[in-house]
Amino acid sequence: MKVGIFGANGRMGRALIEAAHNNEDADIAHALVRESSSFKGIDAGQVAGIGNIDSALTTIKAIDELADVYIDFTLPEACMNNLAWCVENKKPVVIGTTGLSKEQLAKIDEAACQIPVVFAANMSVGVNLLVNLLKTTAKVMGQHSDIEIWEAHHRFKKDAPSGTALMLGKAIADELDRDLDKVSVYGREGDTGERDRETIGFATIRAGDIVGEHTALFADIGERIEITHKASSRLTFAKGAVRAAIWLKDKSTRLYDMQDVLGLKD
Ligand SMILES: NC(=O)C1=CN([C@@H]2O[C@H](COP(=O)(O)OP(=O)(O)OC[C@H]3O[C@@H](n4cnc5c(N)ncnc54)[C@H](OP(=O)(O)O)[C@@H]3O)[C@@H](O)[C@H]2O)C=CC1
Ligand SMILES: O=C(O)C1=N[C@H](C(=O)O)C[C@H](O)C1
Repeated sequence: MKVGIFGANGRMGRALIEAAHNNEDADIAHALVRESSSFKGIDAGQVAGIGNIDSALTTIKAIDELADVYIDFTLPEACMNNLAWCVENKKPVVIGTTGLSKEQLAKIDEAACQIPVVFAANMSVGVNLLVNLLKTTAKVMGQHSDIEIWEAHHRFKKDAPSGTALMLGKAIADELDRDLDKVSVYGREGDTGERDRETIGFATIRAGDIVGEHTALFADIGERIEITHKASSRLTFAKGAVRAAIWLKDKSTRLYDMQDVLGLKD
């Protein structure tokens, strides 16, 4: 499977180069940077810190033969442009970009009527297993507990709460027949009053080089459960994304998520 990587000079872009290069079922067709990028022409392996791999960072305008599947871990504006390009060229795409608005999420839904798309705020096996554990916990304890989700990421992260935290919150809210838009509380300050049992609270930490940590708390009177996932390397997300790209190559047009890729759906 020939893969094209958007945003190849980014933190995730570099991890994707390494993950794709080390996966025997994937070949890097092109690692893409923006037209004005000073990284243009540099070997992708050098940028990823894995030594020369004979594939210079290039731009969308400079490529002739297209890849089988594309992967996008960029920022919302670039992600939308890349998605439109994939639709125009009828190419499947794996999207890991977070911080998308409701309108941008709707564009992904629209695109998935024309090309196969995997979209997931977290491509790690552990977090996708966590979703299932949280659904079970919500079923058993959710109606009686106070539910809070907190997440910690590196100082460079631009969106909050993380896409993963929102995804976990949505999974819990769906299980409890609650509308996340109505029950979410993003941070508290001042005279907040007593906690409303129906709410799902979110708290965000941004510090140093934390790769990504998420905890969901279900607290009743007398006991509580805390379930935590900690990522210690971006390679875990990148390997998941490459796995998703290989899986997506021959799939039919539709929107998939990482639970589909990993076969974790009931
Ligand atoms: N789903 C998952 O499992 C994971 C998702 N993420 C998400 O992936 C995204 C990227 O994260 P990260 O790699 O840390 O971010 P970086 O800031 O390191 O990388 C962003 C990349 O996007 C490119 N880019 C940004 N804006 C534009 C634009 N307007 N046009 C063209 N290229 C652009 C940047 O290029 P340039 O340098 O030229 O600006 C860079 O290559 C985030 O949304 C993050 O939350 C991260 C980890 C895991
Ligand atoms: O920006 C990051 O780094 C990460 N972003 C994703 C998110 O917003 O959930 C996934 C991961 O935790 C790392």
